[in-house]
Amino acid sequence: MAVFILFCVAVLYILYSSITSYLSERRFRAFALANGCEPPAHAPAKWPLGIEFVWRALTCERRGLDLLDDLIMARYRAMGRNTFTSTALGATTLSTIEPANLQAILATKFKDFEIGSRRHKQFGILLGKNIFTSDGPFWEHSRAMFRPQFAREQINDLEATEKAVQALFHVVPVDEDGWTAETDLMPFFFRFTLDTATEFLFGESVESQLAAVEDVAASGHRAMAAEKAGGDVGFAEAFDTAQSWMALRARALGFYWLVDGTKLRKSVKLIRQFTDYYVRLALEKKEHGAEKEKIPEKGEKKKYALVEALVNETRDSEELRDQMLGILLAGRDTTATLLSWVFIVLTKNPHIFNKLRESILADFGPAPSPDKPITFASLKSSKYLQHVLHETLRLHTSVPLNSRVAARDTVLPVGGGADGTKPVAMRKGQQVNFTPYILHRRRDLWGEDVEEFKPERWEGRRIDWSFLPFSGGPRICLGQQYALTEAGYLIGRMLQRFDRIEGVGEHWQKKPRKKISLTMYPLDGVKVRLRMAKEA
Ligand code: HEM
Repeated sequence: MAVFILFCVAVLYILYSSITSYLSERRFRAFALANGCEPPAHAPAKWPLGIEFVWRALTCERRGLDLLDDLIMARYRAMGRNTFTSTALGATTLSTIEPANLQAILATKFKDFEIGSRRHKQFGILLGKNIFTSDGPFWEHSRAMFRPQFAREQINDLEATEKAVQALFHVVPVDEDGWTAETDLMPFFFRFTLDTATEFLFGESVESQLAAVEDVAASGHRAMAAEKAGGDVGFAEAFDTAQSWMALRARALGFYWLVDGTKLRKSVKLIRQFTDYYVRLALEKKEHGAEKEKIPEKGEKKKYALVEALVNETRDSEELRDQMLGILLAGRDTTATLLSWVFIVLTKNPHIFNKLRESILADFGPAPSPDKPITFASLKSSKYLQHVLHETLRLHTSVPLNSRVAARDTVLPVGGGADGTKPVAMRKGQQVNFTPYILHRRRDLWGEDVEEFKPERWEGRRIDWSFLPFSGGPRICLGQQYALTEAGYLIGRMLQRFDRIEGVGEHWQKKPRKKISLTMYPLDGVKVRLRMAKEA
């Protein structure tokens, strides 16, 4: 009897599923027809459920292949389309590098798309709930809370940036012959951005640059925060470890929960303890008003700390911590990656290095001076520097891959039908992948010289939806101006100080290999020697 009941339940379930699926399909077809949509081309698959592409993506590094050039770009080329569907682990996913579609996804049909719950689940173990991992009202609240903190006055305060520049110069010394030793600049850039970001967030840098080489003991609040976090360089190391785990969880797609372990949990605990310390301090200051606040000495400026500004908006200590970590994750590696690629292209192209140096000396002089200060505004109007930054972000896009999920049945303007010009219907829950790295290499949008690093192409070019290094629409990168200012400042100061750069090692003769983690960075680092300028 029990078997019979079970059999009936199973039959009823199958019947119910088939009918609802049939009705849903019929409703979706009617929706597509009413909107003039036609299906896009579908990528052929050799293995069932589209396992083949996922497997190739997971193993490409091991096979010495480049995920972007050898897999994703190759697939776009093989399809001969800028929009197509494919099957990934049984789900039909849309891929597009069509500016009109990207504008719809990110801006004009913003409400029809979301980040989706998966990002929250993949990163939540470290980041909890914050601007970067949320959608809907919580994201709106976060964005409104942060917007004023990225205003020009905050970004223009470059005192801490100069301090971090000095620390970098200190740890990359020049020998008697006027040259630095052979140095991989990349780790120095990662520490530079960690130091400036923590100063912006906590009002105090973790000083990872000095701590890494000199075993510098922390003082003041940083010492207390570090003690809570189990050591002085603990935070930087734990943050690096946790971030590598986040990248693995992102790659594991829906199987992110398999990527877990004590090392990750230990790092997360330490990072949270460290951040909690500053959150508590800011909350105490707020509670006790001026009593707890250090009165600035005469002539001393009051230090800005994002966490102190945020306590005016929320007193929820968990939210404050998660939001701060979200900003740190979004802003640190992206900017360090940009700096690394800029120095790769400058090393590979001495004529661009010389031209950029000349323009920097003309705009800012050979050393910092009150006559020609390096500020947010002067960096913005340093034209060739801006062109170099844009061209680097075009060819070496820090965030090369992105995606969204349809929040309801919706329509994208192009990509359907035999010639790819008809609108495309998307189902609620369907994922759309877009790859700014490949968009930035579309010959029809950028010209025959698309693969060449040519800052001059930016002369008079308007920024539109064919250039998306910072994404676009209401969720455009909140730290865009902050990042360009920090990166521009360091590049300006480096080129004031050094008048020649030389690559070290064999790999400079070949195309730079890349590592795709949460960001895309040069796999072989930036191994160079730099010559100190006579006038510096
Ligand atoms: C070269 C440096 C940077 C690049 C290329 C970059 C790129 C991006 C991109 C592509 C997104 C969109 C992500 C998505 O659509 O899911 C984003 C979002 C974001 N970025 Fe940046 N970013 C950079 C630096 C920074 C910095 C320095 C900060 C903060 C200090 C920052 C804070 C954020 C935040 C908070 C978001 C989430 C915005 C939201 O969802 O409303 N970014 N960034």
